[in-house]
Amino acid sequence: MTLLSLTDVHTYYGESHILEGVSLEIEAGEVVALVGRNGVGKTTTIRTILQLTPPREGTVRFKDEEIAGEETHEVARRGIGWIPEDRRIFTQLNVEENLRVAVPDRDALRPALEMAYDAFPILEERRDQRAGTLSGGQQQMLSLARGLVGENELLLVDEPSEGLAPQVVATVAESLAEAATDTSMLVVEQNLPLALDLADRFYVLDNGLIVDEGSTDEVSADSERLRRYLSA
Ligand SMILES: Nc1ncnc2c1ncn2[C@@H]1O[C@H](COP(=O)(O)OP(=O)(O)OP(=O)(O)O)[C@@H](O)[C@H]1O
Repeated sequence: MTLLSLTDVHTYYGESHILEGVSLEIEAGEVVALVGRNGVGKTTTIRTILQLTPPREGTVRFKDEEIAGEETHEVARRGIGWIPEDRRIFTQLNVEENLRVAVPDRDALRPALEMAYDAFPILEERRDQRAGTLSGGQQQMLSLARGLVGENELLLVDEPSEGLAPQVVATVAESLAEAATDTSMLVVEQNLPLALDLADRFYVLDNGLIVDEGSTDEVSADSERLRRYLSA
């Protein structure tokens, strides 16, 4: 079953034409990587799906229903979760309060917390600590944990490894791989080995257009096929 499909999507910021006819699909159960150099429109693609920046043309369908033009909270209620690049944790709340916000169903809270703390034991150690005082890596773990406990059918994950120490990147990659066993994902990621390892398929975005796509089995992280689109 096709979970998400974008067809000929055009998105603008004011007069700037950013997505110039993007089409892509995610099947249920799939992890799809969206790669491409800085500024080509990867985050804009995620914002377009969430209707934070609605497309001016084209269709965005989730489980065969048109969602273009919906309010973002309605899109979220359909089961589309977001792990944003800039983390957006509640800095004044403690770790556990941040997780609680993501799980409105009280019966689901206990197992959700167990799952989050199992994936990231450091968060359990710091459950009462104000999130704004965590290290960058710990904040990213909290942001990921919050996305993962949200019981979404599709997770949009923006640059999960950005700015993290290699050791933290490994933990993050592991928890994403674990989550991928029961959640479909669209992952924007500059770290090509991580992206290819995690994903079943990839799309390459360049200047607002999909210029290549395929199975991740077909390419390696150092393949010329991908590198030429990624170097500046
Ligand atoms: N709110 C905005 N208003 C105007 N232009 C924007 C806005 N946000 C992004 N842009 C521009 O849109 C283009 C695409 O940005 P986008 O963030 O989608 O790229 P990206 O591929 O995710 O790159 P990066 O890896 O740098 O985040 C860039 O030229 C950027 O400067």
